Amino acid sequence: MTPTDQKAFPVSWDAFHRDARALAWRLSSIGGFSAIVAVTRGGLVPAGVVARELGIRVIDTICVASYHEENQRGDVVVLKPLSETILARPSEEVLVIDDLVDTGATAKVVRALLPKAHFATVYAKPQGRPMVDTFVTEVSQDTWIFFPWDTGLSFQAPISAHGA
Ligand SMILES: O=P(O)(O)OC[C@H]1O[C@H](OP(=O)(O)OP(=O)(O)O)[C@H](O)[C@@H]1O
Ligand SMILES: Nc1nc2[nH]cnc2c(=O)[nH]1
Ligand SMILES: [Mg+2]
Repeated sequence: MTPTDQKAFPVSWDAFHRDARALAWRLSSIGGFSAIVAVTRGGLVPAGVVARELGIRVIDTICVASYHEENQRGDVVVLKPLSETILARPSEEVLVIDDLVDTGATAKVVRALLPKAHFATVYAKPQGRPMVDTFVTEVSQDTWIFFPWDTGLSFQAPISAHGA
């Protein structure tokens, strides 16, 4: 699905920071993490918040891009692999962070590279939820989450103008 044919779930910077902190609280009760992998690009911001809260200073990226065909999620391609620093440590100690899981396609690719790592997202949709170990808020599959880094203030038509 694309942003335009779904329910909108806009997230402000404040709300995102609060939800990312809530994720950090949940992860802190699990513990045992010594490194974070941020799934770019959406995972970069929550990874920074979680790293600060948990006192983790070893942070790597896995850089992925996904290609869409006719509203379907296509192949997920790894543009930059994990670093040796991450691969050399016990993967149970690695915390993988992304902003959300939708179909689970991105999580599936990353999990295949780090099967024992803990995969955490701020938001989850039902289809991708089984791929995530810890998340904060679930939204319906037909909802599009609008992140603060993708949006700005603009006029909103009243609900009554949308038609029945
Ligand atoms: O569960 P999935 O269906 O794979 O969708 C979730 C992924 O989609 C978004 O990333 P996107 O590929 O749009 O790129 P970005 O992180 O660079 O914005 C989001 O940040 C997740 O990584
Ligand atoms: N911003 C954003 N990116 C996505 N990628 C897959 N699903 C979503 C979503 O709901 N919002
Ligand atoms: Mg992403």
